[in-house]
Formats: sequence, structure tokens, C-alpha cells
Amino acid sequence: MAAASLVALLLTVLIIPLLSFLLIAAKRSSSRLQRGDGRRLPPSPPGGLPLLGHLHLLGRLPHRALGSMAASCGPVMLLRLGQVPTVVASSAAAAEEAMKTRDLAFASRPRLLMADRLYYGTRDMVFAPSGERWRQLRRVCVSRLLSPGRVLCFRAAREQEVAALLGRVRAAAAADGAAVVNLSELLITYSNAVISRATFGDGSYGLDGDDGGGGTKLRKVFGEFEELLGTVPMAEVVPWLWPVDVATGLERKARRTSEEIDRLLERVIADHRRRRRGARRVVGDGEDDRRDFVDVLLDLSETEEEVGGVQLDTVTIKATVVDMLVAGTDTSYSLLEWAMAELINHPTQMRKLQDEIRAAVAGGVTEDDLPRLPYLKAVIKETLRLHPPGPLLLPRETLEDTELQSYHVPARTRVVINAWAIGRDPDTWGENAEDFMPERFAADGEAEYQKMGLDFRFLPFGAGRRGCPGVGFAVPANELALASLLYHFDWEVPGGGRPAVVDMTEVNGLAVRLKKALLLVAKPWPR
Ligand code: HEM
Repeated sequence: MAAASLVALLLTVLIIPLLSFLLIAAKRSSSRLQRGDGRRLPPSPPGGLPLLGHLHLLGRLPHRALGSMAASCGPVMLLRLGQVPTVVASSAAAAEEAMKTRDLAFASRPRLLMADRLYYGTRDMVFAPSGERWRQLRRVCVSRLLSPGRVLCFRAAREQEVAALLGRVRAAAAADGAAVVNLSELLITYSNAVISRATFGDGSYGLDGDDGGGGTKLRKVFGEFEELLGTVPMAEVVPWLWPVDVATGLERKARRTSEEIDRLLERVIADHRRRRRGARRVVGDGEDDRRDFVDVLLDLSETEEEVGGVQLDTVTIKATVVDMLVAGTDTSYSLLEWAMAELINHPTQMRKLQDEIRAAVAGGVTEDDLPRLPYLKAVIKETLRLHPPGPLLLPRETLEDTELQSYHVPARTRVVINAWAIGRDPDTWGENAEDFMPERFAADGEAEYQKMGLDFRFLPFGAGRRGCPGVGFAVPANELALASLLYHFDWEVPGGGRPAVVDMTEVNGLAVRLKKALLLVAKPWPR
């Protein structure tokens, strides 16, 4: 057959039907978008394409791309991500309306295909849609796992893990001729260890950095789990393109990873059940209570048939355990990494903080010292303002038709709050909004942590009924680690040159972190 007729045949058989399909699909989804019943929908940025909508405009760092779009389009925008209508809120006023004034209407979560695959069909709490099941699981999480009393139970574990972190810094500094420490790697190990000890107990199955039990392999599986969770399958945005996920191996990888995690969780639960048989049951909070999260969940499942109508069966326990591990690891590690990077780039603030800690503490930092370190808290808050680990929080979905800043938002619209853009908004933070200036929080003191989630200019932990219940767990673990690193060592970039600059380029993952590992020279103090 001549080449010209082959092209004609291809056009007829493949391309023309495909084009017609694309046009119909695009028309359908745009008419769904515009269904405002005469009410005013938020404005949409230009550049949307048939089928893809605005997806191609998000790039590798969606919080930045969305921030730029909001600067020209306004603080409430309507995007179409593939076929998913998505409202993006980028001002403190819009966030307050969504997370306080109309909290109930904005408090659900969309069904995410990857969470479905990895969390036993979304049997967990983080990704659960609003409803009785989520409410009861959240109650268990807030009052039984993350209450102030339970956080206190893990004080010894935190202090031991900080000691291990300092030991690793000393060893790495001594082993390397140039005394360069890969601090990023050590901070991941620390954050993993703190949350996995709280979740699994002292036999942390290697996640705490002890390689005796195959820890390296396990951490790799968890790394893959987190990477998958941050991936948006094609089928989610353009459902009929699901074969792409099969062809790219995404489906297979998700199945393999969730099976491996499930095998670990089965082993953990079986070990706990075996250990608990015949053992004396310790109930109640306080430092003497040695129960980990798995113990507490097993206690609840064994003593109460149902928690407010929700059965804490083994699958729910496994899903909740993964929630804790995933929610508590990358977020904390990213915060510590950004804090150290900002301090290296701001030596005056670094010196001020070290002076505060070294004047208040003798020998080594303990949790009792933390209330006496107001500048430490200011540094952590300023880091969270500029670098919220989850810059777009977790996606929400509207439960019913509602409004945002007088725009109509239909039921079941996906909602994204751009906490990163809100934290850098010059209208609320002033002309120096982009600068690292912990002094802006210096007057706050301890009470301000309680205000987190009430000040809508500053939303690293989200807010409202879906706000992060792990703040009380995260704060002491991060404060203790940062204060200890700064008490025991002086830090600089290799070469020690001035100006000492860490490359602050971001990379997107489950949390946004530094693209290049933080390689620093650690000099023990006192010398
Ligand atoms: C620096 C540390 C942390 C940051 C920045 C952070 C941030 C967040 C954010 C932004 C959300 C979504 C909030 C929203 O939708 O409004 C969230 C939810 C959540 N976080 Fe955290 N988090 C941190 C640590 C933790 C820890 C240590 C735990 C538990 C051990 C935890 C458990 C959760 C849970 C269970 C949810 C889901 C709440 C729900 O959907 O009802 N987080 N977190």
C-alpha cells in the first residue's frame, strides 16, 4: 500500500475518532464545571486544554505554580485538573471561610485512587470522607493515641533517639576526613525512629535505623509507599486513560508495595498479640505507661466491641498504624531540614539561637528546658511559615453546595488550600514576607502553639475539624532535636566560606524538602 493511502487509513481509523472523543470529553467536563445554576463560579486561569484542563500548568512544584496563578487570577480560583474540578484558596480570608465559617461543608476528603490502593480501600482516618466512621476514628486518634498524656509516655523514647542522633553526628563527623555530615539522612533516621517507636514499640523492626532486622529494606519499602502516595494515577484525573497506569507499571508497583507493608503489619500485630497474652494490662496515661499505638488499638479492639459504631478490626488497626507512620515522618524531617538550612543561611539568627540555648541549658537539652527557649519556638514557626511541609495541606472535598468568598462552589468539588502562598502573602506578612525573620514570632511564647490552626495567616498544620491532630506529638520531638543539634555542635557548609549558602531548591514529595541533601560540617561544642 502506498504511504499516502496508509496515512489516510490511519487518519480515518484512529485519529479522527480519537479527536472526536477528546472534544466530546472536554465539552462534557467543561459543562460540568460551568454548572453553577446561574450562580457565580470562581474565575479560572487561562491556558486550560481540552482533556488535561490546567493539569499541565502545575509543573514540578504545584504550590509555586498555583501561587503565581493566584497572583493574577485572585485568591479563589477554579481549575480543572484533568476532569476534576478543583477550587484553590490562596488567602487567609478564604482559608478562614473554608476551614472555620463553613468548616462542615469543606471538611470531607476526595476519594484518591492511590490511598484506596494503599489503605485497604481507604479504611484509615487521614483519607476517610467525612462521616461517622471518620469522626470515631479521629476521636480514637485524638484522645487515645495523640493526647497530651500519651505524648508524655514517649518522652524517654524521644530523649533516647536524640542521644542516638547526636551519636551518629559525632560518628559521621569523626569518620569522614573533612568532617562532613549528611544531616538530611540522619534527620530522616531520627524522624522514622521517633514515630516508629511510638507506633510499634522498642522492637521497631528496623525502621529506627537499627539495621539488624533488615531495616534498610523496610525503609526502602516505606519510601516507595510514600512516593506512591504522592503520585496521582492517570486514572484519577482522566479515568478512561487507566491503561496508562498499567503500562507504566504503577499498578503493579502499588500492589507489590501494599503487600509488603501488609506483611510487616501482620507480623507486628501477631508479635504484639503474642506478647500481650498473659501479660499484665497497664491502662492510663503518664510516663509509666509503656503501651505503643498498636497496644492501645488492640486494647480498644479487645475491650470494646465497637468504638461509636466503628469496629476496630485488624484492617482498621493496620490502616490507622500506617496513617501515624506516614503522617509523622516526612513532615517532621522536612521541618528540621529546612530549619537547619535557614539557620546556616542566616548566621546571625543561628548565633542568637545558640546563645539562647547554651545560656539556658547545662550539659544537654531535656524536654524540661524547652519552655525556656522562646527564640527556638520562633525559629520553628518561621520555618513552618516559609516552608510548610505540606504546602497544599491535604485535599478537601465539599460535602454540599456552598460558597467561598461569595463564589458558588458545587458539592463534591475538590478544594486545595495553598498554605505556602498564604504564609508568604505580603498583604498580611508585609514587604519582607519572603525573608526568614523569626523575630516576627518572638513575642508569642508557648501559648502560640495552641493558636496554631486559629490564625489563618499561618496554616502549616491545617485547621478546623480536619486540622492536624499530631501537633502536640510533633512539637517536642522537633524542638528537642533542633535544640540539641545546636547546643552540641557548631555548624557550617563545607569549605566554611562566606557567604555560607545552602541551595534552597525544593523537591516535591509527600512533603516538600530540599532537593540536595544537607551536607554540613559539625564541630563539637564545647571544644
Ligand atoms: C511538622 C509536623 C507535621 C505537620 C506540618 C503536619 C501537617 C498536617 C496537615 C497540613 C494536615 C492536613 C490538615 C487539613 O486538612 O487541614 C495534617 C493532617 C493529619 N496529621 Fe499531621 N502534621 C505533622 C505531624 C503529624 C504527626 C506527628 C502526626 C501523628 C503522629 C500527624 C497526624 C495527622 C493526621 C492523623 C492527620 C489527618 C487528620 C484528619 O484528616 O482528620 N501529623 N497534618
